[in-house]
Amino acid sequence: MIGIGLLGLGTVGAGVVEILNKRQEELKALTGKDIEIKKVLVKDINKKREIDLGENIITSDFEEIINHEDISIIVELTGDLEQSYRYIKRALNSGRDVVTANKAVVSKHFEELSSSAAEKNLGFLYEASVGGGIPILKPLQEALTLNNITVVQGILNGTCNYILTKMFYEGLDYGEVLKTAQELGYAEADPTADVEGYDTLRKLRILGTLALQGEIREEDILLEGISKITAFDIEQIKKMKSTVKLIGEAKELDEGFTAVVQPTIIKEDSYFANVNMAFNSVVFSGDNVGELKFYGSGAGKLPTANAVLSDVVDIIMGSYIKRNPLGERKLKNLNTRIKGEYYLRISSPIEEILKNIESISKELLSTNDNIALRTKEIEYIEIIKLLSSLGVHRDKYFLARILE
Ligand SMILES: NC(=O)C1=CN([C@@H]2O[C@H](COP(=O)(O)OP(=O)(O)OC[C@H]3O[C@@H](n4cnc5c(N)ncnc54)[C@H](OP(=O)(O)O)[C@@H]3O)[C@@H](O)[C@H]2O)C=CC1
Ligand SMILES: N[C@@H](CC=O)C(=O)O
Repeated sequence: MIGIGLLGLGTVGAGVVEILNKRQEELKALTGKDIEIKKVLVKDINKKREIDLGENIITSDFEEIINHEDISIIVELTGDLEQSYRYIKRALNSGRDVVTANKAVVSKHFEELSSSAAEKNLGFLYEASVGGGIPILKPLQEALTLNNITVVQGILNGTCNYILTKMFYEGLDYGEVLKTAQELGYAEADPTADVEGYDTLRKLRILGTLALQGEIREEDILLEGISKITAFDIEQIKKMKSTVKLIGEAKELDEGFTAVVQPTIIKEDSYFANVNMAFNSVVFSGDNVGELKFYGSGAGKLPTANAVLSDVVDIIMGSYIKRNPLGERKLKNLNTRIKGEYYLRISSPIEEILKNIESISKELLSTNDNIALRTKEIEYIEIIKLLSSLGVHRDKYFLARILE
């Protein structure tokens, strides 16, 4: 018997219970063991729940879990950052394998938790933390044995992709679609993490660090979110026969790397343009295998729970990479080199701003209620500096890279 301590019984936790219940026989046939949830940690013990787990399973006291003799795997699905870090550390220190879907905690403590697990010869797996239900981290790590990977990019946030799709194809209002994404269980407890791009940034930090085999920290990644996009922007983007996606990309160049998360305007017939709703996709290139594309549900109860349980099965079967998967390359941050053509909309059309912004403009798209333009090829940092020198507050502009 394998005993599981489940931390969190929200969207994903409930999905884990549901799949475990319905696939018990198949799991036993594969692993030769019964997999049993012994205890479940929640924040509010009095909350009414749809799942009935039987007596004495639910607790709000972590000590009951860590002191439970039959629990050998801790599955962390709380979404909390500080507490979950303490829970995971205690789990590893007490000799338990750990599975988590919590990209915030993996991203913040990646090096420490990875080396701690490897030193103790324990599993620390987090497949669901990137790309929801898509198996991406395991194939990526397997590819690394035979390949140098120099670029990884993707649509990594289901909530943002759902919002952008609904705004683009159905003309729906940003706030209204965000609310639906929350109801569908895609968004984080605080959806700011989704729409301001932090969730994508954390996933890129994990993917990029693994792919390039050198540390890419959260603060190494340039970030623009989607929260400021308006119907006006969508209209301008449609006129370009293009669509817009939030894309994260980490790329190696000249002993260094660039890493950026930004709304990206792409032609309607391009690959990422057809990744819609809460679907995600990750693309990476290896020097032997060439380009590989991964596509699937980026968020939601069952797809995410499926990824979590794949990790659990890998731990039981011992079929995961046992060494610390993080490399030791020291790569230089070359983000100042990020350049391209950008779409820029400023919603305060003052004469002074218009005059100064013209120096970077290739094509003026509107000067009415909004200033909208397509820039010349320019370094991203230069645009940000110009906006700051003109006193244009972050709330007042929307900036997106244009890819032809
Ligand atoms: N939802 C999705 O599609 C995806 C989610 N993830 C990640 O999976 C994790 C779980 O997400 P999700 O299920 O959506 O989150 P929910 O907010 O739906 O559920 C969180 C659960 O954790 C419990 N909890 C929260 N904080 C604590 C704490 N400090 N101590 C004990 N229990 C706590 C809550 O208890 P209570 O029920 O009492 O409130 C709740 O049961 C997150 O890290 C998220 O980023 C990853 C990929 C996709
Ligand atoms: N909030 C996240 C959940 C999965 O990681 C998203 O929308 O992608």
